[in-house]
Amino acid sequence: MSILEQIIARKRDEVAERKFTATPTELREQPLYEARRRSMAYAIELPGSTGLIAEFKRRSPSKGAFVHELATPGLVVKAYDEYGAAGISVLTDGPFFGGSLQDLADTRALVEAPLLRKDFIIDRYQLTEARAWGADVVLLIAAVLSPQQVQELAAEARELGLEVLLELHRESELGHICHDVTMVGVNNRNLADFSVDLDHSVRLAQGIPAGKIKVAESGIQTPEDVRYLRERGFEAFLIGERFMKDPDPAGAFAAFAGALKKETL
Ligand SMILES: O=P(O)(O)OC[C@@H](O)[C@@H](O)c1c[nH]c2ccccc12
Repeated sequence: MSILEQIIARKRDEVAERKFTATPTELREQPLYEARRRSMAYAIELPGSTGLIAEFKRRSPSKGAFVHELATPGLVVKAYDEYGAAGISVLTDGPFFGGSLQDLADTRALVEAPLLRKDFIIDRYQLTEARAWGADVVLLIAAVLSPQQVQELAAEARELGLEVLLELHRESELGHICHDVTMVGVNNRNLADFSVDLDHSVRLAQGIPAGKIKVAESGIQTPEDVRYLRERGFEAFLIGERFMKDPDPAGAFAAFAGALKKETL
């Protein structure tokens, strides 16, 4: 079984269990369910936006635990917000990434930026959950969903007031793009061997229809990488490891964003 298949198998069990712990009706009674939503698409397109979507993650299947495996969002996400992230991504998967929905809600309480719930969404229940725990955007991964599932989940997300970032890995997934998807991400990380290739984004981006915001995901290490991708049509850049592997993620983000702003002046 590939790592993605393992994650999804586990996720199915987890979702089935969660439905018993909190029914959709109970989720709708959580205070954050009615909170105001922010648009990440809008934040990305604001003139002068860094386009950076900075990620809080404790560990990953490819890299193991980061320095701050035990960190709380408080140590990291305020700097993401303060130094100009257009959005913040919070890993909420527990078994493989060490995250939780509590991390999402904690982040919501600390920052103004739009928040992405980064998880493996396979069921509409998880969309209700995303809203109840403070997300503005959800990730849908084409590799684990049929085009019809993407369409249904994206429509449901929109009805819940959530934006959708659709993640692609391969050209054959371009057909998953649909009306209710506002942002399309290309993952530079090959899921079979975890190798990273920025030009993978560049090649695939050519097939993304105009009108969708193009997001480059994974393996971005330097402000130069961002500039390279920006010149090739990307407006947003999802970056996690670069900051989370640093002993000082907040400082690393501040320096990165500062260097980027200087370049664009
Ligand atoms: O840490 P990186 O290489 O900067 O990558 C961030 C993000 O793209 C990566 O965490 C990611 C992209 N798609 C995902 C899907 C699920 C979990 C994680 C991810």
